[in-house]
Amino acid sequence: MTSARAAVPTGATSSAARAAAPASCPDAPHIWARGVSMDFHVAGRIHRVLHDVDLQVPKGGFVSLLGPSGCGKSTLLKLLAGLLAPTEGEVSVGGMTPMEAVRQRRIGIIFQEATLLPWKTALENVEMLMEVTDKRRPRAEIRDRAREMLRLVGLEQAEDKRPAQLSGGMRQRVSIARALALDPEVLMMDEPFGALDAITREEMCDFLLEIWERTRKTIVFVTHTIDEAVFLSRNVVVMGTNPARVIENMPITLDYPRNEDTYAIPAFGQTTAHLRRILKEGHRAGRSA
Ligand SMILES: Nc1ncnc2c1ncn2[C@@H]1O[C@H](COP(=O)(O)OP(=O)(O)OP(=O)(O)O)[C@@H](O)[C@H]1O
Repeated sequence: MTSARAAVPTGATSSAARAAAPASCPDAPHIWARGVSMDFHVAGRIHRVLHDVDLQVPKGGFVSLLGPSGCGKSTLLKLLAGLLAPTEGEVSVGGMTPMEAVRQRRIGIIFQEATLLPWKTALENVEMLMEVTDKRRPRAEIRDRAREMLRLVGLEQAEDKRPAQLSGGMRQRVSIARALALDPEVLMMDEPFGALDAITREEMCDFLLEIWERTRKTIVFVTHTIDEAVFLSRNVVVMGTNPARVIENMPITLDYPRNEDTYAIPAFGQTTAHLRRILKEGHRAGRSA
């Protein structure tokens, strides 16, 4: 198994390649980060969390950021989603800054916890962002759109249920419906299935691939679970620690649609074994840095 750096248009690039301006090229990646570093100030000291990260995600791509706990995956996702500004480097989403992309509702963000309002029903939770972001939109249109999104995530029977009456997987489906209701171009997902049991997690992965195949959103997905990253993604970007950087970008060549048989394909096992090795090497290098 070889590194994807030379073979695919996503992932780490050399500093020479950085001279080209992706935004001006017709085949520009949908999302890119160039030379991104991030420092946090902790107790009067500078803590460098990300160092010189380059990343490219094509339109309609599914890229997972894979790395050990605490390596900086969420920080990178927050930079791509406009929730943080980098200390150094640049980020672009659809040819604009992430903050502008958020303002134009091009980015939907899904966190590990579904963050639903407990006193609202599933339907009202899905309506919520539409109501807040477009106050002039007719009420009936918002309701129709929310119902359509609940149908898309298979929860049309649960529209009157409150979050406490839903399982963890169902709550996450509601939060995905809420994000999709605004029809963003990009979904940024930060360990969205991390709090779920193993079987529900696999079901949610099947479900997410169905949604992706139907909607063709560009998805950036954070996980520290190798199987999950391989099962879902077109590309897995492996991050090393201390400070976090991209150590490999691997195209996953398994055919879509993927389903439970995918886990039994020899190439699936070979790919996960390769990624496990790289992660361990990156972890060892980070410890001795
Ligand atoms: N706002 C902040 N201020 C200071 N340090 C921070 C801040 N946010 C993150 N960090 C630090 O940055 C490092 C990376 O954190 P991050 O949450 O990005 O890692 P992660 O790979 O997503 O971890 P996990 O998989 O456990 O969620 C950690 O050491 C964390 O303590």
